[in-house]
Formats: sequence, structure tokens, C-alpha cells
Amino acid sequence: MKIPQALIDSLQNVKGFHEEAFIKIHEQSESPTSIRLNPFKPIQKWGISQENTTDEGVSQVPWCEKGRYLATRPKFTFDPLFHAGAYYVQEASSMFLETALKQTVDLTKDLKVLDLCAAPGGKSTLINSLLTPESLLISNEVIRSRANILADNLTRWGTMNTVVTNNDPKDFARLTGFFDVLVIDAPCSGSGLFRKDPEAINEWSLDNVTMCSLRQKRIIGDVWASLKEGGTLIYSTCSYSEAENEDIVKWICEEFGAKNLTLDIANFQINTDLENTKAQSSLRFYPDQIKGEGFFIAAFKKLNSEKETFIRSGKPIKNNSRRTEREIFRTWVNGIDNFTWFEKNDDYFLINPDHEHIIKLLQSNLYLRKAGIRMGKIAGKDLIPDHELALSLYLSENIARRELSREQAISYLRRDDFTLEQAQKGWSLMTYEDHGLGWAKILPNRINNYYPKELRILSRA
Ligand SMILES: C[S@@+](CC[C@H](N)C(=O)[O-])C[C@H]1O[C@@H](n2cnc3c(N)ncnc32)[C@H](O)[C@@H]1O
Repeated sequence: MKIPQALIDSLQNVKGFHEEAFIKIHEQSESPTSIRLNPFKPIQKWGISQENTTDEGVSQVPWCEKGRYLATRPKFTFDPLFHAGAYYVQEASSMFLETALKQTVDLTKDLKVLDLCAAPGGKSTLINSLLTPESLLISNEVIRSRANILADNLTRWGTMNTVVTNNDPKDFARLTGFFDVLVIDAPCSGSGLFRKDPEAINEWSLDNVTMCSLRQKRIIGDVWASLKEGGTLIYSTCSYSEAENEDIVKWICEEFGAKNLTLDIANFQINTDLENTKAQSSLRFYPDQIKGEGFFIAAFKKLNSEKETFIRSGKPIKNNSRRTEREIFRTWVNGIDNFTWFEKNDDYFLINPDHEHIIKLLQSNLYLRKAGIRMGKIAGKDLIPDHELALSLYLSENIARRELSREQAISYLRRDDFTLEQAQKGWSLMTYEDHGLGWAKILPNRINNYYPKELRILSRA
């Protein structure tokens, strides 16, 4: 792997950069494999003992409680637990977002969090794992096809307190002083991921770095008004270039009078030549110094005030048809009396009542790709359940379910025809190690596989 000389030259005086070690690690080693477990869908494998490692060579990512390094890279596509959302495959350095959030935000509070550049959903699933159920995560992605992937990954995570939007950053300026936390994992020149994606080397240039830097400023400027006074901004990239990192930090402080918050790395060995006990105003992760890829992160507090967007407290709609709907949903949803729902294009979405007025406000300002849990459509006196309900944490235990072997689960996820002995007729949740994979409808003479076509496994083992 040949690192562009112009990149090497540009990094000579940059904090923590060691040319020889940097070149060597890119030439001689592969990217470590890491995953992050879903705290809401616990599994047996990849648990960690007191000693922080297991017999299979699984070890803890130091800065992320549910982060694990794996000694070998499994074929994730052929693991039903991957499709069930029991874990997310994520590069380890970027999991530092967890520590950054824990150090700069009171996560016990109910928060409104915007993850602005969110697809495919690595940071969003991590943020969502750290929030209270009453908090709301708005995950945005400007590119439509990528917003769909983001929605799929949040569906797998199973929680209700998420909204996926598909908007340009400037659309958020309408929500002045609205968010408690803003996460901007900015599109960048990508030098930090050369080991994972060597093709990116061909696209790297100093001109592209300049272009990315200008775009990063534009994105931050577009959404700054949506952060409330006292709110926290976390900015990150997977680039090594100062123009996209420290220069942006300086620009945010100068342009908006923001306070650059320090990050305490006393417990982590991150940069070999920095005093690790010293709090840092920003952090650089280099693959020759930690087990992970190139990453940059900084945190800020907003000091200037913003007039908060007025939110009407929406009254729940009560009428007879809602009572009938509630009885239908009662069969399918655990604790339906604690929740509410709204209908759009005949689909019913399960939401936390505390979020009703916020979602209404978002609906009138943004394009919502997904909100809460899509339960499905009502047909007569029953529900045609949606895939999102199968993957959610709220499905009633009274719904028929069928545990599959690994081979059966793979057939199901491929949408192949398969048979089940002595299966109860009607809708049935297909599970693997007790985690929902999707729906099947058991008929007298066949099984209809309702796994979504666009999600099915295409490749052969
Ligand atoms: C570094 S990636 C985000 C990765 C994601 N946060 C994660 O952890 O999975 C940056 C994202 O920004 C999006 N993006 C590209 N141009 C953008 C723009 N002008 N404004 C906002 N987002 C943009 C890209 O489509 C991409 O999904």
C-alpha cells in the first residue's frame, strides 16, 4: 500500500505523527476486526471475563463498554445474530464517541440528539445505546439510498426512540435551539481508512482535502443554530489532515464563540508521545499507536443563546377508532397502554407519548424516513405485522414464535422455501437464539416467507 507522498509531507509537524511507524503499519498489517454488542439484545458469545480477554481471543475495546476486538473475522453475512441486530460491525477508534459523550453530556437526562451525517448508522446505534428511553435520537442522512440503509440498521437495533430523516443540513436551521447534543461525523477525505479501503488512496488529493474542509465548515454553519445554548457538539472525521481537524476546531471557536471541551484520556493509551494523563482539546487516533484506524474527535459547548423553537404540547387524539386500534395492537405489543401511535399511508407507527409533539414538529419541517416502530397495516380486525415490529424490543411474548437452527435461519434469511414440522398456523416470528429475525405465515400446506426481499442474503457461503 503506497501512502500518497503529499499526505506524508503534510503531516510532518502534526501532533502524534511518526512517519516510519505510520508507513510500516499500512504496509504490514491489516485492519483489526471489531464489533459492538447491542445492549438491548444480549447474546452469549463475545462476553468478556474479568481479565478482559477470552479463550477465543476476544478482547475489550478500552473506550467502549460493548466494543469487542475479534481475533479472526467471521463471515458476518452468515451469522443470523448479525441480521437480528445483536451487534454492529464497527471500526474501534470511532467507538471513542462513547467516552466523549460520557465526559461531556449528562446522559441520565432526557435529551434530543441529532446525528447529522449518520449513514450507515455506526455512531447512531452507539448513541442510541447510551440514551434514556425518554430521549430521542434524530439520525439524518442527506443521501437517500444511504438513509434507507441507516433506517435498516436502526430497525435492527430494535428501539423506539429514534427518527430517521433524509434532509440537507441547512433544513435543520429551522429548528433553532432545539437539540441538546449535535454529532457531526463529517464527510471527509478518508485518509484514516486507507487500510480498510485501499481504493480510497486513488481518490485522495490535497485539493480534495481543501474541498472537504470547506464542506465541513458549510455543514457546521448550516446546523449551528439548531443546537441549544449550553448544548454539546461532537465533531469527528476519519481524516489525518489538519485542514479537516484542528483547523475546523479553531474555526468553530472563532466563528461561533464555542468552548472547546477537553477530553480526559488518563485511562487509555492513545498517543505514544502525549502525556496520557493530560486532558486533550482534541484527539487523534493513529493505527501505529492504537488498535484501530485513523480517527479525529473534538467536543464543544455552545455558549451563545438561540431562541428555542416553540413546541406545542400535542394532545393525544382520543376517539372510538383509536380504542379499536388499541385492542388490535394489544395482541401484538407489550405494554401498549404506555405508548401511542400515529398513522401514515395506512401504516401505524408506535411511539413514546412523550415524543408525539416532537415528531409532529419534525414532520412539519423535515422529511421523515422512519419514526418509532412501524407496526404494520390494519386489515379488518387484525394487524398485518411489519418487519420492524419483528425486530423491535416491544413485540408481545404471546405472539407465536419458532426457534430456527442456524441452517434454517440462513434459508429463511435467503427467502428460500423451507418447511417446519408441527408449526402453529398463522403469523409466526422466526427466531434465532431467541432473537427475532422476521415474519413467516404458516398456512395449511406451505410457509410464506415474509423476510424483506431487499434485505435477503444474496451470496452463497
Ligand atoms: C463519515 S460518513 C458517516 C458515518 C456514520 N456517522 C457512521 O458512523 O456510520 C459521512 C456521511 O455524510 C454524508 N454526507 C455527504 N455529503 C454531505 C453533506 N453535504 N452534508 C451532510 N452529510 C453529507 C455521507 O453520505 C455519509 O453518509
